[in-house]
Amino acid sequence: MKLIQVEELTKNFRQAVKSPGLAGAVKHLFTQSYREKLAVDRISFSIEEGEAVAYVGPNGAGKSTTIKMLTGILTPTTGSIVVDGLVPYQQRTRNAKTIGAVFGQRSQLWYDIPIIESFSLIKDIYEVPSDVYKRNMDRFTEMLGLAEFLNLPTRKLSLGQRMRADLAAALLHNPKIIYLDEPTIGLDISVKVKIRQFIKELNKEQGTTIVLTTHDLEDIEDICRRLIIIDHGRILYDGSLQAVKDSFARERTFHVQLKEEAPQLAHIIRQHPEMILEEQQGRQLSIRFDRLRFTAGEILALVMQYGEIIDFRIDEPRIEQVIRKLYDGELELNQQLMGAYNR
Ligand SMILES: Nc1ncnc2c1ncn2[C@@H]1O[C@H](COP(=O)(O)OP(=O)(O)OP(=O)(O)O)[C@@H](O)[C@H]1O
Repeated sequence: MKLIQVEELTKNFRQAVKSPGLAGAVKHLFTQSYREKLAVDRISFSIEEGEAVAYVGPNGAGKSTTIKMLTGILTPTTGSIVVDGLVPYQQRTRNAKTIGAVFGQRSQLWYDIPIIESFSLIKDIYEVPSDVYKRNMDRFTEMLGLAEFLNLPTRKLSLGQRMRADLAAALLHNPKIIYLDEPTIGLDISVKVKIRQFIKELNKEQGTTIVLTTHDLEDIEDICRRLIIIDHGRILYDGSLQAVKDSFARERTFHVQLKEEAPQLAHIIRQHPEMILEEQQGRQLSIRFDRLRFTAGEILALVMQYGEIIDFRIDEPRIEQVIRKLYDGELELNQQLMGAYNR
């Protein structure tokens, strides 16, 4: 079932233009001039119930503007949005019961009151039945390690604690969809891992639909199968993360540690037109190859001809490198790649 349906969605902002300096500010008071900024430009996509979708793009691409329209905070200039049968900006209150939202940069919790009391207020606002509230509180407390700070006010929490509390708060009413805008920004790696694990389980076990905006591409690899890339307000790519990896991340690096130095092996790889000896330090070698040209087994067999292997490892390129290239226009995406999700 399609839970989110977006068609030809556009948002045009009117931005005030000021000349620099005091004279410019005074002039602006009397003769204001504006320019149009097309933040989102005729985008269309749909999201099925239970999907986990990463919505990514460089700074200023139009991600937050899209999320704000999906959550009902902003009204589109043109186009349509339907979320679980509702038009978010027209039916904000009903839409709010279907969705949860976490904005990494700011908290929705009350600043001065203990977290547990914020939760209790949210329970009342969303009319969460007591048994559901208790079950969720028990689960979130355990999974997100909330117990140590439930009685502290938001202002006393570290960023990682605040983010965990915000996640729990956004989910107390069991929303069908959760929008996460930079949920791991500024967090140390152990908290990031905990939060990713939590989101993954939420998606898998509860079937909660996830729409994730992030600059941290490890979040994407961990949580999402589908990727929507937006730039200059237009969708560049909508399809599976794996398809992008398969097409653009073909290189593999075989790192091997030998029992003894093997100069002959190094020589053969250097001479080979389709392999690259990326590094050689004594008994350690790194060989780069195209996985469509060679299998890892073939590389292994070659190395074994010239030396005894103590240890080896094969690295894939990080999706981060691929996506940067997509942003920079160095990679071209074709329709075939996008096919799977665009029907
Ligand atoms: N309220 C607003 N008024 C005028 N222009 C805006 C407004 N909000 C966003 N914009 C402009 O719209 C464009 C898209 O902004 P948006 O915040 O959606 O980008 P983003 O992809 O979320 O970027 P980031 O990753 O930096 O958060 C930017 O050029 C931004 O300056």
